[in-house]
Amino acid sequence: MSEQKITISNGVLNVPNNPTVPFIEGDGIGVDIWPAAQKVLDSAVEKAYSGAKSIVWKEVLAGEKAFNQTGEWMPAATLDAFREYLVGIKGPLTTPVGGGIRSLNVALRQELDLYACVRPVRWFEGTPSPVKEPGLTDMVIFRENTEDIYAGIEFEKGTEDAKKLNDFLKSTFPKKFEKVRFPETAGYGLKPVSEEGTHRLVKSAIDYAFEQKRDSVTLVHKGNIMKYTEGAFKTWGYELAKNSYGAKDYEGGPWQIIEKDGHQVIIKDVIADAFLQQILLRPAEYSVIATLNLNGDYISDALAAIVGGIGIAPGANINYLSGNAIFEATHGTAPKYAGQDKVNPGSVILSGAMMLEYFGWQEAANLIYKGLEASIAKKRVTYDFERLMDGATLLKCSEFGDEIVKNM
Ligand SMILES: NC(=O)C1=CN([C@@H]2O[C@H](COP(=O)(O)OP(=O)(O)OC[C@H]3O[C@@H](n4cnc5c(N)ncnc54)[C@H](OP(=O)(O)O)[C@@H]3O)[C@@H](O)[C@H]2O)C=CC1
Ligand SMILES: O=C(O)CCC(=O)C(=O)O
Ligand SMILES: [Mg+2]
Repeated sequence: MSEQKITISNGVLNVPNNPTVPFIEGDGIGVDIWPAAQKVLDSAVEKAYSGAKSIVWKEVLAGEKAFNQTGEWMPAATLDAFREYLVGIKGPLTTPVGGGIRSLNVALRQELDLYACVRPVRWFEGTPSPVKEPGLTDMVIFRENTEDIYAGIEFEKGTEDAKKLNDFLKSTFPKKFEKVRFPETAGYGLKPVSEEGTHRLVKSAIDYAFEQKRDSVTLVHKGNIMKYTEGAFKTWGYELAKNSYGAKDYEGGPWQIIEKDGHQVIIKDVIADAFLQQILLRPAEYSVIATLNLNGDYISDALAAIVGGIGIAPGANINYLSGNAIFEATHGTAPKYAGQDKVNPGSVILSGAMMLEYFGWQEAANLIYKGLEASIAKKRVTYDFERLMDGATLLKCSEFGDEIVKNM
């Protein structure tokens, strides 16, 4: 049988019945969670469509496995495959702290211009939580995925480049240079945030809110301090709402309201530190979140903790224009657990369910949600949930995957 590829035409994804889908196994716990996830995804598709549809998996290399086999961390063939097959999925990849290679995860997002990092945060009944009413937390984060401090424009203390930057600041912006407390020993990072980058991200959040009949989009920023990056993000977000969606002032502004096809979406904003306390105190007031790259990173893990932790926090990196998408868990490689068949495969499984929804294979995705909910209800779970639940049965990573399949 010849290979079937996902394509896009006029903004609509065409998914054949047997699409080839590239996957990266991932470093660390990738060896544990990926096989469990693949089994769950294949079982859900088989059960939903009785063999009429299936995924043809194509392994592509990145990270330690790639380096060991090819001497490269991110072989060009891997990027080519994600371009060619349009949609893929990946396990986590290691990024050293303080030196060494830059993040391969970030590189993939930037190379393929996957500008929206979409991370839904919902509570599955019975999941252990540190808050009294976890069901009130139901948010979808749209994190800008290509700009901000993640652009990686950094200058290491004491290097020629850092000295050049110091000289440039001193001669061109002397007043600003005076604010550098210890210039000789300062490292620097640049934070590019653009109008186009903000518009496309906020647009995807607003469009999602209308598609999913959600009632608000909140712009989360630290614009009081970083006026021309985070503050501009807020301003450009509101401008987009007005200029592209005909938003009107809500209760005198600055909040906006958009009315379309009988549905209303409020566009509002909140400063990031206040938001981090409000997600604990008043979570029901937030639905779709549009934010910058670094805020989105922090917010993802903080929100995940409320509904069960990063063992069950899925995500997608999407370019809504090209159709390119790579689905991946919010968590990392959790190296201390690597190869122990121990951790929760829930995040990558739910990322896979998001991928099936992206294909339009909702029936298969629903089977995964059903299987997961039933496994949690039966208290047959991995260590992260078991340690917080009374009377639960401890399952291995692979056993939890099998349990989901059994309960579909
Ligand atoms: N997209 C990606 O590929 C990402 C990669 N990374 C990279 O991963 C590496 C490790 O990062 P680190 O900061 O330790 O963060 P991790 O997300 O890898 O792990 C932090 C902690 O989260 C919990 N955890 C993570 N995954 C699971 C799971 N599947 N099931 C249950 N619990 C889980 C564990 O908590 P506990 O100890 O309480 O059991 C773990 O110790 C770094 O190199 C980092 O750069 C990080 C984030 C995303
Ligand atoms: O790339 C990394 O190592 C970290 C990425 C990350 O934390 C995230 O995407 O949430
Ligand atoms: Mg993160």
